[in-house]
Amino acid sequence: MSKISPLRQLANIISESVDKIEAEMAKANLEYPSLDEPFNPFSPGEGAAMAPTIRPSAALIVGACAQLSAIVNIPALTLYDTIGAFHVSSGIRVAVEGNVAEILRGQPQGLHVNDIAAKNGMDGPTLARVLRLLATHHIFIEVAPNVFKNNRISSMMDTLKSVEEIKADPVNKHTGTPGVAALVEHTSDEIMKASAFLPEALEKPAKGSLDDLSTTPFAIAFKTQKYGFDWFEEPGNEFRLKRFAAAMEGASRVDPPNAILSGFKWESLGSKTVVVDIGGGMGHLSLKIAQQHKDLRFVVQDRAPVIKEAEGFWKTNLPSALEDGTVTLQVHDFFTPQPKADVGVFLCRMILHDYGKNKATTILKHLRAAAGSKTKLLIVEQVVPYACRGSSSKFSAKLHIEPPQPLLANGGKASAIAYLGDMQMYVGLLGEERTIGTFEELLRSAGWEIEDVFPIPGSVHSQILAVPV
Ligand SMILES: C[S@@+](CC[C@H](N)C(=O)[O-])C[C@H]1O[C@@H](n2cnc3c(N)ncnc32)[C@H](O)[C@@H]1O
Repeated sequence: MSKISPLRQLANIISESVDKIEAEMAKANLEYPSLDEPFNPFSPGEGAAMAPTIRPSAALIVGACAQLSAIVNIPALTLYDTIGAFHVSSGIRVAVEGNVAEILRGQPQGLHVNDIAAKNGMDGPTLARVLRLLATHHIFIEVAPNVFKNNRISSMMDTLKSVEEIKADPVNKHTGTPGVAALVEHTSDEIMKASAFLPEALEKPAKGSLDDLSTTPFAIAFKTQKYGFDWFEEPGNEFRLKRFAAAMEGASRVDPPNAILSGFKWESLGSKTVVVDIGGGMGHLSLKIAQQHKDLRFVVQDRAPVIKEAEGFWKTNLPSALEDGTVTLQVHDFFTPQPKADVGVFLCRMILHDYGKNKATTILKHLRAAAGSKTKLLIVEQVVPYACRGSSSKFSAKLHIEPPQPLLANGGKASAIAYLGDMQMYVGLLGEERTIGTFEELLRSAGWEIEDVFPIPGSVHSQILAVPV
């Protein structure tokens, strides 16, 4: 029997996955959403496209198509196409800052670029070239020469405000919006500029500390020693501060609403067990758990300004919790020793990825010092898969289902967002989205060991349950 070529294997993966998707959509009497129409979050087709019965097949198609292209394309073209992708990123920033998605909203026939330019003040002929570059990447459609319309992807950049509203209050362009446009703008502005200095940062690593923020690509690009809110709070950065806040809020909504209730069995904890929510923000996770598991007790720790806001949050959402001691709001810096003893669970969601190894170890050591022999540590973070098969971690198989050969072990392009996110954390903060191997090492160095892991369906985050050693 002749061997099946990788080309044919990948083509078969695509073909079989399309069959599965079409069968699922047919069962629901729906069609897969069209790329040519604006995104409508309320359409039954979009709902069905997000179903767990569809997403794995869709991921196989994304990975297989990219791998097939990499095989058949001329290698130099693939290389140039990839290196030139920064023009696409800049083009996206042009479109989002020029409010093009908003201008094209409700224009199913499209608009001539001169009409778009008349509304956003940009140079029409150059804007046409930028939009054509994006249309070639399936972002906007050129329906006739120099006439463009929104499609399923470009419409995601719509803030849902009118252009007049945005122009009347440009500093608040992203305030109260879904946050996608804010995240796209922030990434194509601060993060893209910072990323241009990734090689310089790697070539000149900090002498004393791995966590010296003055050596980040961001610090080099913006000639600053500050990052995060310190930099965003500088005079002149008012718009960027608000945009960053809107982007972070949008990004924090990526998890399914009850994700924290899946995985770890909160019901396994005894009555009145104390859960300490490290850097818990307002305490939205603790609130979710408290509403479901009424006999647990919570301490939400964060910085002073956040804890002040948190009081209002709890008064609105579960006022009795403050009165009956279900929740305590506590100002605490997680780089200092833990004040709380007798803790059942330290909950640590989206904290460690903000920091490199040294700072993350410091946080974990403070938790370890306060832990009793029965204390558990529940980390909720993205766990990025290796791009190869054969991980030595016993938890890999539970976390990541390997796709069929000849796809990469991580699904290739279908999981690229995890590695882009990792770089995003690095260029600004020297932070890291970690592999299971890096988590094992980090935890061990701070006196913890992983007991179990829980991938959460529909979430980019997984839960890592660790115990003291
Ligand atoms: C990415 S948010 C995560 C919030 C929450 N855990 C969640 O999953 O939604 C990081 C949180 O850490 C808090 N934070 C930052 N530095 C801190 C510090 N040194 N001590 C305590 N909290 C801190 C921030 O105020 C913010 O609420």
